[in-house]
Amino acid sequence: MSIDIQHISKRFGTFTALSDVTLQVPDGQLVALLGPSGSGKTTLLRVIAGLEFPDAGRVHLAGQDVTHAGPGERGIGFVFQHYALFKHMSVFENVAFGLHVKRGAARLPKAVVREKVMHLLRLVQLDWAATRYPAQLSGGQRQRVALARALAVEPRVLLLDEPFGALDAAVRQELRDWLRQLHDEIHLTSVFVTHDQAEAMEIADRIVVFNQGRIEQEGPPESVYDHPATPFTYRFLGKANVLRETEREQTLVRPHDLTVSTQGREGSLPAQVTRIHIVGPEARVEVRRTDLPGTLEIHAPKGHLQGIEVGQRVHVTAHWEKTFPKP
Ligand SMILES: Nc1ncnc2c1ncn2[C@@H]1O[C@H](COP(=O)(O)OP(=O)(O)OP(=O)(O)O)[C@@H](O)[C@H]1O
Repeated sequence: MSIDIQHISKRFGTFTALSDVTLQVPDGQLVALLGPSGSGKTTLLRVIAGLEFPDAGRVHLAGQDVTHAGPGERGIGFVFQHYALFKHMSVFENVAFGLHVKRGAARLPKAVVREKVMHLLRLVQLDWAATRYPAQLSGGQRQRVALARALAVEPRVLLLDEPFGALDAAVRQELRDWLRQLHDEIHLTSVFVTHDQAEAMEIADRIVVFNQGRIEQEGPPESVYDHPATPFTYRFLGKANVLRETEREQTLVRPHDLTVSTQGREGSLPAQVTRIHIVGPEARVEVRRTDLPGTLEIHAPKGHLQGIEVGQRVHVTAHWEKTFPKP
């Protein structure tokens, strides 16, 4: 089901949470809303869900105007970061609850409910845990139950607000791969909110970068990453060093687009190594420039650093940089 958001504005008192936001999500896409805290991502999700009504603008789902429709009329499933499962209900009952709410318990025969719930639990790979209670599950497993419950109503749109935010890195990775697969398997249109640019770039078809209630930039992950339109997007999608700055322009470079060497080359900058930090296979080198004030951070495979030590005078070369006009 496509989502069409046209010129949405939303204020809370005097504060503008969304300002003239227009966004189209074609049927079947998985879109990530990315941006700093308070930039309006959750508010937009709530407007799509019908939990919040916009002050201006319209929301269409599958071509139908639902701007004033309540959440129950929209065929949407939600998963939130701290999605509370019912503690006193088993995993099976939690998922079945979604079915009862949507259809009215009386209308679905028990055997049908059972079949549907077990199908959903198999989908989230938790059929073995049907009789367990939430307290007996890990955080990642609980989020999967929450997802099964959201899917029970057979939503055509799935909205996820930092669904894996509270989980540790390994579990997050596993769940994000799995979410991408699930999204494709059951042909959903999904919008998810995240702070994590790696997560957004890894699984989304399209990234929408928010800044102060407005869309700063949107596009496929590679295009937004390779062609950031503004320094804000550039900085939000990864670490940035300031290479040069004039009154009119600022030139930024990413740590992995810099190399460090004991030999000077044409265009290289003189610097002194202040810190070397090894993170798994990668070396993170911090240098203080000796031509101008400022520091640079360089990321390189650890093996490329032979002979480079803290205190050493080195030369830094930028291989790819991006210059932005100053506002
Ligand atoms: N019901 C409300 N009443 C007043 N202000 C609100 C309300 N809901 C949201 N806001 C404000 O609107 C702004 C945008 O909030 P929103 O939750 O959409 O941001 P976000 O980008 O999702 O942030 P986060 O990543 O921290 O969740 C925030 O400054 C928030 O304080």
